[in-house]
Amino acid sequence: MSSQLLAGGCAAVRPFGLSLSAAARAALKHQQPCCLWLTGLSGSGKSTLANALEVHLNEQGRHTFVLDGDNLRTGLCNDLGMSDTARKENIRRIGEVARLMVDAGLIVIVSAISPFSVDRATARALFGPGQFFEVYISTPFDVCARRDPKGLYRAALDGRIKAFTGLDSPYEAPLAADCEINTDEVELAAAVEQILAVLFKK
Ligand SMILES: Nc1ncnc2c1ncn2[C@@H]1O[C@H](COP(=O)(O)OS(=O)(=O)O)[C@@H](OP(=O)(O)O)[C@H]1O
Ligand SMILES: Nc1ncnc2c1ncn2[C@@H]1O[C@H](COP(=O)(O)OP(=O)(O)O)[C@@H](O)[C@H]1O
Repeated sequence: MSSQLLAGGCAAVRPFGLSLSAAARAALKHQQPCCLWLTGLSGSGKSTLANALEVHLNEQGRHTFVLDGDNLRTGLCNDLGMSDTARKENIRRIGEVARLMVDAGLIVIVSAISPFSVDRATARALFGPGQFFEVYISTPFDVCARRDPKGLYRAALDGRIKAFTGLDSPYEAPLAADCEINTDEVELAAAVEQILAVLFKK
C-alpha cells in the first residue's frame, strides 16, 4: 500500500478507501487543513469574524471556505427548524461537510450558534488531532440584544419568534474552548489576529 493511502488526515473510518489521501490533497495546496469552529449567540459576531478571517487567510494565499449557519439554512439545511432536535441535525450536517472540506485540503471556518456542547464535541471527534479549533465568541446576551443586526432579538422579546437562543432556547457555553473572544471588548482586526495566533501556534 502506498504511503499516500496510509496517510489519512481524519479520525473517522470510511468504508471505501480512496486512492488519494487527505495529506496528498493538502500538500498540493501547501497548507495544513483544519476547521475553525466559531460558536456563540446570534449577533455575537460569528459571521463578521468568519468573513474577516477568510479574507485575511485568502490574502495570505490560503485555500479556505466559510460554512455559515444562516447561509446553510437556505439550502442544505432548509428543512430544519430551531427545535433542539433540528439544531442537533443542523450541527451534525455542518460538521460532516466541514470534515469533507478539510479532507479536500481546505481551511474551513464554521460560524453557527451550535448551542449544545455534546454536538460540538461530536463535530470535534470527526477530525484528527490538531485539526479542530473551537472558538467561543463570548459576547454577552445584552450586547447582542442591543446590536440586534437582524431585528431578531426585538421579535423574540415581543414573542414573535419562539425558541430563541439565550432566551427560551439554551446556549451551553464552551468550558475549554481553544480561543475565546468577546467582540464587545476586542476590535475585529485584533480578534482575527488572536484567532490566527492560536491557530498557527498549535
Ligand atoms: N429562534 C432562533 N434562535 C436563534 N437564531 C435564529 C432563530 N430563528 C432564526 N434564527 C437565525 O438563524 C441563525 C442561526 O442558525 P444556526 O444554524 O447558526 O443555528 S444552530 O447552530 O442550529 O443553533 C441565526 O443566525 P446568526 O444571527 O448569524 O447566529 C439567526 O439569523
Ligand atoms: N469586534 C466585532 N467583531 C464582530 N462584530 C462586531 C464587532 N463589533 C461590532 N460588531 C457588529 O456586531 C454584529 C455581529 O453580527 P454577526 O456577525 O452577523 O453576528 P452572528 O453571526 O454571531 O449572528 C455586526 O453588526 C457587527 O458589525
